[in-house]
Amino acid sequence: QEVPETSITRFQEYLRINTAHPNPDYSAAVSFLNVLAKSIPNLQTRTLYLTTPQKPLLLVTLPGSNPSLPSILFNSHLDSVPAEPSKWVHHPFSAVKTDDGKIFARGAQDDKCIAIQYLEALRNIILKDPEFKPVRTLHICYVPDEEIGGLDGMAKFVESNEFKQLNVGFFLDEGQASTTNQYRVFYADRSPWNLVIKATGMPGHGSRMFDNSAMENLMKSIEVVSKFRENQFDLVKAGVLANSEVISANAVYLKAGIPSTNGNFVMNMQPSEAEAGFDVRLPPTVDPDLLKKRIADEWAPATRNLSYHIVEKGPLRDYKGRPLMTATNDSNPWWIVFKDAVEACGGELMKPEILSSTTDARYLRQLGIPTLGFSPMKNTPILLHDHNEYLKDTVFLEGIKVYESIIKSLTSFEGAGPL
Ligand SMILES: CSCC[C@H](NC=O)C(=O)O
Ligand SMILES: [Zn+2]
Ligand SMILES: [Zn+2]
Repeated sequence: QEVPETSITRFQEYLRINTAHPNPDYSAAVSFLNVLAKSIPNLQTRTLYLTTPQKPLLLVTLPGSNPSLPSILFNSHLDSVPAEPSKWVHHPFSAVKTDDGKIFARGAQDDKCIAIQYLEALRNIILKDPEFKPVRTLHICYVPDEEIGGLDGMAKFVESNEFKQLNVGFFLDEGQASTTNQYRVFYADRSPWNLVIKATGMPGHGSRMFDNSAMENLMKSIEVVSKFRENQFDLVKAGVLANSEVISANAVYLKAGIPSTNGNFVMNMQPSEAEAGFDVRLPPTVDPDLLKKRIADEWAPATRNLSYHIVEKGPLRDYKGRPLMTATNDSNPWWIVFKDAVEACGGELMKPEILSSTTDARYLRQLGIPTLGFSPMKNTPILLHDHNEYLKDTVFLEGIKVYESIIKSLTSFEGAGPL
């Protein structure tokens, strides 16, 4: 395989590999990244298969001169969310670059930009100084399945012997675009719960009025959840808390009714069962037991013939029982090194935030490893998971410079991490 000519064409080429769910072409992505990494002197690569042959994980390594020091690990997930081509102005896997420099593709922001930027930064550093040898070892992992929860990806990887041997001291994962001139940085994610509330009740003729139908019970439950949601959202609207600092509870499906032909429903029967699904997100600062109690007592009380089921999608606390948050103050020397490195190349950082959604970072924070979420995109609309996702060439190129600075600083830092 030939390596395309410029950073931009390499980015476009990677974007053209369709790694969108439900059928991500992971092997094409890994083979492309492998060739790219191998085209840079001194980089070593390994492909791991932690589950099936369809779900490879690529590990790229630049060995440091002091292998006894904990290493640095950068992450980029290989997969993307689906895209509906008919809703896009340019095909989502064409990676078209328009005259004003916008590169359109699913994954342009989330998170194929960082996948290439890591390697381009290393290419620039090593080509400028062929003798460049970091003190600490730097690894990059390219993992499958982040968008669907990471169970066959990062969750498996952190459990593996290969991971333990890396002795990771600091982890850098994806962040989100910033609409201002300052980059955003994230010290925590919200944790997702899938909540299913089921109602049972009295069946009967569609014409009858009676108490305690399944539909009535479910709708009362939805009213209570909606009220809670409104109160949380009011805090956001009033500017008291950020979106990512409140508990969100959004209804994502409703399932009820007695099926008839052609996807229609029987109209003159009140069903005896009804169900609703909610995407719930918890900031690390909230007590999950309090929310569980609220769900049991108020959202789905058994006295109203309601039952519920919570699936916790990942950990809420680290191995010591602490909330999954990385310190962004003097107690965490990695934070200082990171921040200084961004500022040294002229970048500015916003106040560190909690991420509204959820990334693979939670699996590293669970192990107590200092972890930041960062994607160097500024003056850029937030288009992850949206139609017409794009990134400007100039923003992409500036991000490479930022990583050059970060890589040099992190890999030459010889101090100890937080205890
Ligand atoms: C249930 S874990 C899913 C992770 C996913 N990540 C990106 O969007 C998210 O929904 O936030
Ligand atoms: Zn992502
Ligand atoms: Zn995503």
